[in-house]
Amino acid sequence: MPQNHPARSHAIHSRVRSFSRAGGRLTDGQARALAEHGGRYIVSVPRADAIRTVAGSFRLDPEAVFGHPGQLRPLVVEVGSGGGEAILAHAAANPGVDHLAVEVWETAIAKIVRETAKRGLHNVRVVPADAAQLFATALPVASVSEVWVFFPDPWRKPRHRKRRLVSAGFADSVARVLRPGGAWRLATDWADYAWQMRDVLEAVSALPVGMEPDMTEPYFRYDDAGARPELGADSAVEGSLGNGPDPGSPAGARGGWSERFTGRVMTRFEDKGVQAGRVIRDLCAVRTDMPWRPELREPLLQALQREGVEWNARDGA
Ligand SMILES: C[S@@+](CC[C@H](N)C(=O)[O-])C[C@H]1O[C@@H](n2cnc3c(N)ncnc32)[C@H](O)[C@@H]1O
Repeated sequence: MPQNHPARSHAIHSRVRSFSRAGGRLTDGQARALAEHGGRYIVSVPRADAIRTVAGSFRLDPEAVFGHPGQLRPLVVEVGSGGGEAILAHAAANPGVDHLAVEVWETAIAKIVRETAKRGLHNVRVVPADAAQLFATALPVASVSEVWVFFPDPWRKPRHRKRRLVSAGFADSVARVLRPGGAWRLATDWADYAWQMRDVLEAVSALPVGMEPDMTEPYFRYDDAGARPELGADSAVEGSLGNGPDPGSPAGARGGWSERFTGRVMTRFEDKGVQAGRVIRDLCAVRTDMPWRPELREPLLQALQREGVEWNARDGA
């Protein structure tokens, strides 16, 4: 295991926000949806100070939020769900899986609430909060089966890059909340952000909890890059963030992109990227350490079996 992993703090000190707006003008339909259904679908979050902040003392109990205390179910948490296309489609197709949509933008929150109510989904809740804070302190340790970050705001200008959500600090928080065997899935249409994500995923291998970029998918090595131009191989060198040409790991197992996650439907933002001719890149890392296997994983799988939930153990347990 690589040494010198810097100690990082989860404390909420200086706040760098990955979003520029949390408000937004609601349509009459959206306002009505919030008034009628917000109480059922929106998780109430005590604030630290400003809008979308999370009080350091707040603990979100997923089983209570979904109304099945004592019953462990798979839990997908999507960060920045936007209009909710991806999470709503997955929730409809997987009724035994709980889904939390974490969003800051009021209009998007209202859209997800409206659609959840319209489709009668019992397994979706919306958390109106800055995911960076929610993941750092409020979500329980080892509680989440999958974390999704699809098409996060790209913050393209170099002086804004520090506002990108996918960073070393956020990776710490994701590792904290993932169950053993749980997966962190990402996608972006911005080449430069894809390389930043790749670097972050490479670095999480050094975390004490043990995360590995997904080795079960056909990753490609950088020296094989010429063979996979459709995966963005043409930008392999120039996109590598300050690390120079990256030869990949000696085993060829780490780094690179994952296959498109089959549970990820096309969203408005992905479509915009495709229309603009940008390459879509998926990435995935899996929490690989299993110290809790006897205490956590087996009961989890048994509970899932009892529930009759079809959930691939590698993907979701
Ligand atoms: C570019 S949109 C992508 C939406 C969706 N994932 C998709 O693929 O269509 C990014 C979303 O992330 C939300 N967002 C940005 N930073 C966030 C944060 N720290 N916590 C929660 N949501 C955030 C924004 O409000 C926005 O809706």
